[in-house]
Amino acid sequence: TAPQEEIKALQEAEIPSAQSLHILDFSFSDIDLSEDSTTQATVRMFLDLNLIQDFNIEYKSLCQWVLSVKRGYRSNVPYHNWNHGLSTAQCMFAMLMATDQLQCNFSRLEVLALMIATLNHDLDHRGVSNSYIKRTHQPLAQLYGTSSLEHHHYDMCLFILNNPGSQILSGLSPEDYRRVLPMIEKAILATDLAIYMERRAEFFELGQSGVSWAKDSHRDLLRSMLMTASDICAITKPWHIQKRIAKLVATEFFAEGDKEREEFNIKPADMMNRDNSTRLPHMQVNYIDGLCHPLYQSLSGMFSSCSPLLDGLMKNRENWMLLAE
Ligand SMILES: COc1ncc(-n2nc(C)c3cc(C(=O)NS(C)(=O)=O)ccc32)cc1Cl
Ligand SMILES: [Zn+2]
Repeated sequence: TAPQEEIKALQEAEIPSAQSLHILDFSFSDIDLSEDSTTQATVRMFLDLNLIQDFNIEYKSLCQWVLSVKRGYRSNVPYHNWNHGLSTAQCMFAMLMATDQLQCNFSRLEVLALMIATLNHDLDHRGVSNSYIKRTHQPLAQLYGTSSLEHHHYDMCLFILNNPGSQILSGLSPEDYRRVLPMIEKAILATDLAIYMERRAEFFELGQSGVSWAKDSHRDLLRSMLMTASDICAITKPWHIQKRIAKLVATEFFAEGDKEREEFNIKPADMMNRDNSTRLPHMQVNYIDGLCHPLYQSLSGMFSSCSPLLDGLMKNRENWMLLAE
């Protein structure tokens, strides 16, 4: 947990407005924010979504919880660190605030679950993927099997929520408390891209055939897809932000590939093979076309306020194509 003076400092800080922190913008990047501003931005999101009032969250507990989540990420990991957790939560915040179309489909409890899940979804990430964990028979693989990493992220999320002093759910009714944890778990597990690939066809079909967000199963699917859209939103950012992050992602992936080759004499996957680094533009275009575009196109079709994400994605595709020549 965070030291008392750090908690006190955040608790007594005057939290800047959403406008001044630019957290309503899809182009948001926390790279120029100080560490204190990142925790203040997180508090601002909970304030502006009215979650503190709606769920009787004790302000001191919220501050301690935010600081504990930040400490739960590993700072020696190039991409899957606190900045990624915050950016993922900020993208969800921006989508929820961009239009009533989205928030009015969700209960307050679902909004709370999405904000907790996005912020916590990669807690204690070691910078390596599920496949590496499985192939190298790490304890996490024995423990959880599929989506092993995501189960671990959820466990860490639960651990912090149960920690005295950061129990932000202590003000929920027993009924709400029982319902919100499975929603948080499913949302975090949904960030396993393998799960996303399995479920996305059903979601795209919904978008075509007309959907009723009144159905729990439809909303569950929408929450999962919004988790992925937030998780990979870096691919939609303004070119220079996106390019810098692509290098961080590649740094992490190539390091994993190096480990697979050195320790296990395994030929790494293309994106993890440092020998392919000159093919980064091609690999980005493949990723955009294969994984990202269908999702942002479907989301923008359902919620026009999400179209800046699709626009940003297509501009980056164009720029990568120019470099791929
Ligand atoms: C700038 O933001 C990002 N940049 C890159 C990725 N990213 N994540 C994954 C997984 C991934 C896989 C490939 C790949 O495997 N490409 S391939 C060999 O051609 O299929 C390529 C880029 C990837 C994600 C983000 Cl959010
Ligand atoms: Zn993530």
